[in-house]
Amino acid sequence: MFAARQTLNQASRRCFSASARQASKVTVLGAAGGIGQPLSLLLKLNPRVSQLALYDIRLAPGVAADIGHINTKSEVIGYDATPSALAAALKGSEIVLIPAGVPRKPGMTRDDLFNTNASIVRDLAKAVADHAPEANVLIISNPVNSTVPITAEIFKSKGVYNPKRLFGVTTLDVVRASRFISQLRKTDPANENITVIGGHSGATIVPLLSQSGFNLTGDQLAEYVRRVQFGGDEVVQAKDGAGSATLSMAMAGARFAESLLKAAQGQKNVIEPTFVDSPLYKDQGCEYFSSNVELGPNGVEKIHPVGKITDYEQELLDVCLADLSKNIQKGVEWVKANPGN
Ligand SMILES: NC(=O)c1ccc[n+]([C@@H]2O[C@H](COP(=O)([O-])OP(=O)(O)OC[C@H]3O[C@@H](n4cnc5c(N)ncnc54)[C@H](O)[C@@H]3O)[C@@H](O)[C@H]2O)c1
Ligand SMILES: O=C(O)C[C@H](O)C(=O)O
Repeated sequence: MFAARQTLNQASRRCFSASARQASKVTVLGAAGGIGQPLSLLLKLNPRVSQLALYDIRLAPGVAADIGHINTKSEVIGYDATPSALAAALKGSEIVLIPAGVPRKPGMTRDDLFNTNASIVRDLAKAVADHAPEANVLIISNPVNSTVPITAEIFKSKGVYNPKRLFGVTTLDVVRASRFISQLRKTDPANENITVIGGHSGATIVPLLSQSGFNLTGDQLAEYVRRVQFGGDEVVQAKDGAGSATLSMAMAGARFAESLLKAAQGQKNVIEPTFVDSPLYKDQGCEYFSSNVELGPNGVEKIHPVGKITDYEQELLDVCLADLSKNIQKGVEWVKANPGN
């Protein structure tokens, strides 16, 4: 009782529904940011979410007050930027989404964000390990190719690493891949499901158009692949210094969270692409790799193999693996050298 009251006092509580249903608590770390706000909004609209915990180093109580007025049943709580409030935001959470960190400006690569975002993700990963060690953890903060290994190393160091529950969110790449092919072929993107494998930056993003029955060739194929690989740059340039993709990313993050909740609640055949601890290319230095993954109540249920690909796609994959292994190694080595407090 005392603990519960203390928790309420520590958090700036915005609670607008008394009826917490059967638990599906979802926590967003970085909830007041460009992604965090629309992501939180979409989660508030999701009837599978019973409690939404919003944490940021600024403004989370305000965002929670605003979103909490939406007339869906879930309870929304905004937390101040204190360690005890962070702990309360995480406690009992089934899904933790992490979009905390800085976005790119024109001329930057995702790897240029490493120096700032690595320590943000490391410190949040420690809090997750301490207070929500059994949650599904969804890493959105870039560079995903390195922030996922950083998170895994922190979990390993704290003895709570569960490779089935750590996910790099690469959903936006398949969202773009289906949208871009539909624009070329004048089809409904809802019916286009393009497999994308690898990682989440530039040449590590490998769309496998051949597996979807499309037969683009020459410049049209090269341009399509380039657009999927550098779709993020399109948004960064258009925003002209004001950040990177936020709204499409919020949709992609909410879709992934929804898939996890569906799988946790017993739905079968829930498949999403995601960057996970994967056996597929470990022998080539890539401990983590994104491919289609079947989700279940325990997180990763089955990692699908890459399947048949063309020679052209194999060349893309070779370039991907060379870059990706370096990005992964960079994260692992950094966290060993910078374990934090
Ligand atoms: N995985 C993807 O597909 C994908 C897509 C788009 C963007 N991103 C990445 O997501 C990240 C966030 O992008 P954004 O546009 O929302 O940025 P933003 O600057 O608008 O928001 C980031 C938020 O994180 C908060 N924050 C910073 N440090 C924190 C900490 N220690 N704890 C809690 N919150 C903290 C900030 O206060 C801010 O509200 C970037 O790294 C970006 O590159 C990834
Ligand atoms: O491009 C970025 O930096 C953000 C994100 O990774 C994206 O793909 O839009």
